[in-house]
Amino acid sequence: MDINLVNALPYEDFVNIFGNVVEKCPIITASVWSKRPFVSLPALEAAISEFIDSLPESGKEGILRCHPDLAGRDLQRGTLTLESREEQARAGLDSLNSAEASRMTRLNEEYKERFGFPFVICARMNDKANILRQLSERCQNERAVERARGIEEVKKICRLRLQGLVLTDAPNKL
Ligand SMILES: NC(=O)NC1=NC(=O)NC1=O
Repeated sequence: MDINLVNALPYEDFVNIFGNVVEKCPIITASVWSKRPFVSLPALEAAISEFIDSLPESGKEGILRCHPDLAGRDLQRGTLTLESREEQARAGLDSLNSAEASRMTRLNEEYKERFGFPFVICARMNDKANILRQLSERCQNERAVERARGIEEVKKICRLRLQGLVLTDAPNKL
């Protein structure tokens, strides 16, 4: 699907296709629709990024809270979104051994306890060993640092999800 097709989409189709490029935050997609036509995919990505950057700290933390834990309850219960399930599986998070799983659970809880939002990382750009290492290291950061870092990761996840929808002939969800 090329950018001209994207620009021609009625609102409902636009949100149906792009509504989860930021996990469980269709409001972002609903908002940037009014910025069309987009000259390119990067321009659509930039509009999403600008919306996120314009949010107050509480809004940014809200976006982070919309993300499922890595190898968490949603993965165990099979209630992850399609995108998250694919991303987490690709990083090997659906095949942790018991020691890795309990370490991930403990560190995720410790992180959430400290910051009030979950640890977010772009799973497709990392493997399980690196994710565990980053989770352990980032637990030591300050809240403001982690809020910014988590939003950076959200933007990476969004970029990869957008590319998967626009650059390839990904079957439309229409
Ligand atoms: N907490 C998270 O980082 N979740 C996720 N990162 C991804 O790349 N996909 C997810 O579901």
